Amino acid sequence: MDTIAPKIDIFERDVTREQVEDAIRTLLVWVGENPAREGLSDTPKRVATAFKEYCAGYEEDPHDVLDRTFEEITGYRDMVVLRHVPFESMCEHHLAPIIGNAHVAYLPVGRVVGISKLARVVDGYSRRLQIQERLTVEIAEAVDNVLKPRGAACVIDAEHFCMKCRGVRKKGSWMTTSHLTGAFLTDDRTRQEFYQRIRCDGFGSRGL
Ligand SMILES: Nc1nc2c(ncn2[C@@H]2O[C@H](COP(=O)(O)OP(=O)(O)OP(=O)(O)O)[C@@H](O)[C@H]2O)c(=O)[nH]1
Ligand SMILES: [Zn+2]
Repeated sequence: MDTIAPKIDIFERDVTREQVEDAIRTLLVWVGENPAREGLSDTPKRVATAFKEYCAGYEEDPHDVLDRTFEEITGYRDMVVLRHVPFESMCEHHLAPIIGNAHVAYLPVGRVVGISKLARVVDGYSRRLQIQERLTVEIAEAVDNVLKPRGAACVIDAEHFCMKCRGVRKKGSWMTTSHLTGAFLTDDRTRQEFYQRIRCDGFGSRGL
């Protein structure tokens, strides 16, 4: 079977802003609008700017923010948990918002990271086109890879607007995903303590 060549080289980075704004104008016509009317005349410009903001994560490597660590921790080796980090992401299938909370944890070995950096990692990966499973894995693996802890964990609760506002139209359904490494995976007590700390027993924690 012949392969159909994509019209746009996905690795091409030299797309102009004008091309993006033209694409938005085309979308406006497609939905039945007049892109020339006053209220919409600046919309392509705004949407182009907004998409750069939604997808700002592509401009950074979240591993970098974990580089600065502190070693004067007088032997602290218990679990560090940052609960309820709110995030906004975008579903790669429909370009619709994914809005939720991430809970991130690790078991430090000899050093800790500034706590805001865990939230920055969540931001760096969520401000991209995502599926929730990949977002969850990327956050936990970044912590695991850079800090080399005894284990890392990420749980995410999120609402998918592609499910809420279109298609199956299910309001109030939340998706929970988790990715665990090291002791979180192999040690039942560690895992239970983590879920207890985020008050999530695997059935969602958004009620906190
Ligand atoms: N597993 C997973 N699925 C997602 C996520 N975001 C969106 N989806 C789903 O991706 C699927 C895409 O399915 P398709 O059948 O290709 O697209 P569709 O016809 O628009 O599907 P509907 O949403 O059921 O109307 C849908 O079931 C979405 O609910 C995510 O983060 N994780
Ligand atoms: Zn979607």
